Amino acid sequence: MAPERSQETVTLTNGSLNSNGHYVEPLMKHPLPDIDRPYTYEVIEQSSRFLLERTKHRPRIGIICGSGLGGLAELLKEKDVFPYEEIPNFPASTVPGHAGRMVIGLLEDVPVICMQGRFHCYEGYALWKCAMPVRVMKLTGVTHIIVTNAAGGLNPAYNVGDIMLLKDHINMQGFAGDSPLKGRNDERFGPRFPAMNNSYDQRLRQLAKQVAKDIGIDQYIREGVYVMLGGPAYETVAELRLLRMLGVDAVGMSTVPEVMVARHCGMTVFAFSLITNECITDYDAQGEANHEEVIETANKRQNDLNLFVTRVVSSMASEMTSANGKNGSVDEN
Ligand SMILES: O=P(O)(O)O[C@@H]1C[C@H](O)[C@@H](CO)O1
Ligand code: HPA
Repeated sequence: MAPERSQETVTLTNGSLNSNGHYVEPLMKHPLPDIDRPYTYEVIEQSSRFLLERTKHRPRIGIICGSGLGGLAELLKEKDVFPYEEIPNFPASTVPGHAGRMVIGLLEDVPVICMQGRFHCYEGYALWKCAMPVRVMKLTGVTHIIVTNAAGGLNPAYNVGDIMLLKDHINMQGFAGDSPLKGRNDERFGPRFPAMNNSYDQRLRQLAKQVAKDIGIDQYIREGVYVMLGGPAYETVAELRLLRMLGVDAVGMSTVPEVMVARHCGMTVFAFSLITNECITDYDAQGEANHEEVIETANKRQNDLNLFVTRVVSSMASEMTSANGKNGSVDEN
C-alpha cells in the first residue's frame, strides 16, 4: 500500500518515512538480527518454572539422548513427561529417532531430567536455540550433564558399535564465526569469554571407564575428539580426509553447542558418541552413510548403552553424595 504522505510520519513494516518523505531506519534496540539474539534469562526461567511446577523431582543430573538413544527415558520411574510443544518457548523436534519430549523421573533411584530428542541446526535452528534446553535444565537445578550422540567413526581403529568418550571437540562453526554464545551475554548464565579446555570432566571419564569394566563392555570404549558439522548432508571423502588430518576421531551434527552452553553456565559435562557407522574415506567404496543405519546401530546397542548410562548416573550420584551429602537431587539442599 502506498504510504500516506500528508501525515507527519508514516510507519512502514521496518521503518518510517519522515516529513520529507525520506525512509528512516527503525531504532534498533540491539545490533543483531533475531537469529543471533538468544532468549533472555527471563524467557528461559519461564520454561524451567513450567517444568518445576509440574514435577516433584528436583534432578541435578541432566541427560541429552542422541539419535536412536532415547530408549533410556523409557526406563525412568515415577516419570513426568512433557512434549516439547507443551513447554513454553521450546522449539519442535523434527528428526526421526528423536521423540521430542522432556522426561523427568528416577533412573534406578536417582532423579534425572532427560531430553528424549534434541534440536539440530540443520532443522533450521540457530545454534543458541539448539542449546537452549541446557539453560532450562540449569535453571531447574541441573549441575551435571550427560550428552550423547550418534556419530560416524573416522578413526580407522574404531568399529561400529564402539562408545567413544569425548575428551575434546572441534567447534567447526566457531571457525566461521558462529557460536551458541554469540549475541549479548547475560552474566547470570556465565562469563562473556568462557574457557573451553577441560570441557569434558576427567574424573567422570575415569568413572565411566570403570563402569564399562564392571559391566563387561570395556572392549568397546574409546576416547577421542568429536567434530560437529552442520549437516544434514553426510561428509564427502575429501572432507573426511581433511578432518582426520585435523585429529578428529568421530563426526556428528550436534553436541558441541550444548556442551559450550553447559560449560558457560558452569555445568560438569560427560559426553559420549555411539559409533553408528564407519566414515567412508575411500573413493572406491560402494557404501553410503545413511540415517537408517544410524538408527539401526543405535537400536542394536540400546541395551548396553542403557545399562552403561544407568550405572554412570548411579556412580555420579554416589560421588556427588560423598562430595557434598546430596544424592543427585536438589531436594536435598
Ligand atoms: O542427534 P545426534 O547427533 O545423535 O544425531 C546424529 C546426527 C544427525 O542428526 C543424525 C544423522 O544420522 O544422527
Ligand atoms: N557423519 C555425521 N553425522 C553422523 C554420522 C556421520 O557419519 N553418523 C551419525 N551422525
